[in-house]
Amino acid sequence: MTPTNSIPAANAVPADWRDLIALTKPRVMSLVIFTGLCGLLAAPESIHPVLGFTAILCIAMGAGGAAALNQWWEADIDAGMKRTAKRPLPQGRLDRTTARDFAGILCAASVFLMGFAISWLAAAILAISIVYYAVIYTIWLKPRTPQNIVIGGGAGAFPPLIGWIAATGHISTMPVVLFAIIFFWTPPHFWALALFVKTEYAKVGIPMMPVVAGERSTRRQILAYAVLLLPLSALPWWLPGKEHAGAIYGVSALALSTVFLALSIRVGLRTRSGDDDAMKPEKQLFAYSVLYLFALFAALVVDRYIPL
Ligand code: HEM
Ligand SMILES: CC(C)=CCC/C(C)=C/CC/C(C)=C/COP(=O)(O)OP(=O)(O)O
Repeated sequence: MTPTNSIPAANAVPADWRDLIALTKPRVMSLVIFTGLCGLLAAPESIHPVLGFTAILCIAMGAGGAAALNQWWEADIDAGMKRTAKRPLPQGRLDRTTARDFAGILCAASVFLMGFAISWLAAAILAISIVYYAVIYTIWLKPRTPQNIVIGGGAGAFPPLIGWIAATGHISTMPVVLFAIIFFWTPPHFWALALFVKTEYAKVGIPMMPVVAGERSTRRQILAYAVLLLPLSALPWWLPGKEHAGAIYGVSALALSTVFLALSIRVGLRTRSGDDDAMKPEKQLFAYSVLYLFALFAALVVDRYIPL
């Protein structure tokens, strides 16, 4: 799939800053940035506030730039789905070259600023996440396999690792566990949504799990990931040494993950599909998945500053 001309020409409309912001998927990226910030704040070593702010700015620029590259590449696919058709490129409100250049500048600036101001290890992992999302997921996996978001989910799991490395300068067990939590959270997060927009993905030929394997199999897989997520989310509570998270985190993780599992059981064992009203449990699981990750990472930071 390559960018095509099946969308209106932008007629050299001057770039509106609101459209450039929309290109970075700000709502989705708010959680990406938040998990990066929590990785930075939960680390056992502190970073100067100016450097901390710079590191988070770099994650925001890199994630936003990667999202803009995703929209530049997929403008024709986005034009074919109700959920995405109003984005600036499918609507022709922004020209392709401006979008591509804006995305390229954001990505390159984020990596170089991270490298020069913070650490080249953090910069390298930021560069890997950008390539992972914009190239490996968007161009390679998404149009080819229903495992696209299982493998591609790795891209969204890097920000806490980057935040942690920015603060400590090295990789250790806790940030790898945080990576794993987001990695196993992604399939239920996305497939809950994919279940209620299945026909849209089918229409544009994207092989999302419910389209290829069917609803029943997708529901069972959501359940399997939610079961794994429960002990995994509590793992930081059992980590030894200075990376150990306390009871505030542990109890929050168990409570949040139990609700996640309960909602997943409801979705996992359902047989109904069809009209919009029938998909309420799937919509609830999707909405809760977002709240879940915000709350889990917030608990990690609260726990770090109020250890019990
Ligand atoms: C490959 C992995 C992922 C896929 C395919 C995916 C897919 C999606 C899709 C399609 C939406 C609907 C957004 C829209 O309509 O614009 C969404 C919403 C959202 N995603 Fe994900 N997501 C993934 C990973 C993540 C990660 C890692 C995070 C954050 C850590 C995240 C945070 C969010 C948030 C906060 C929303 C709600 C946005 C809103 O309220 O409009 N997602 N996701
Ligand atoms: C630091 C860094 C680069 C982080 C990247 C974070 C990341 C991978 C987020 C993925 C979230 C996301 C917008 C998925 C949307 O899938 P989609 O693009 O298939 O959704 P769409 O159909 O809405 O375009």
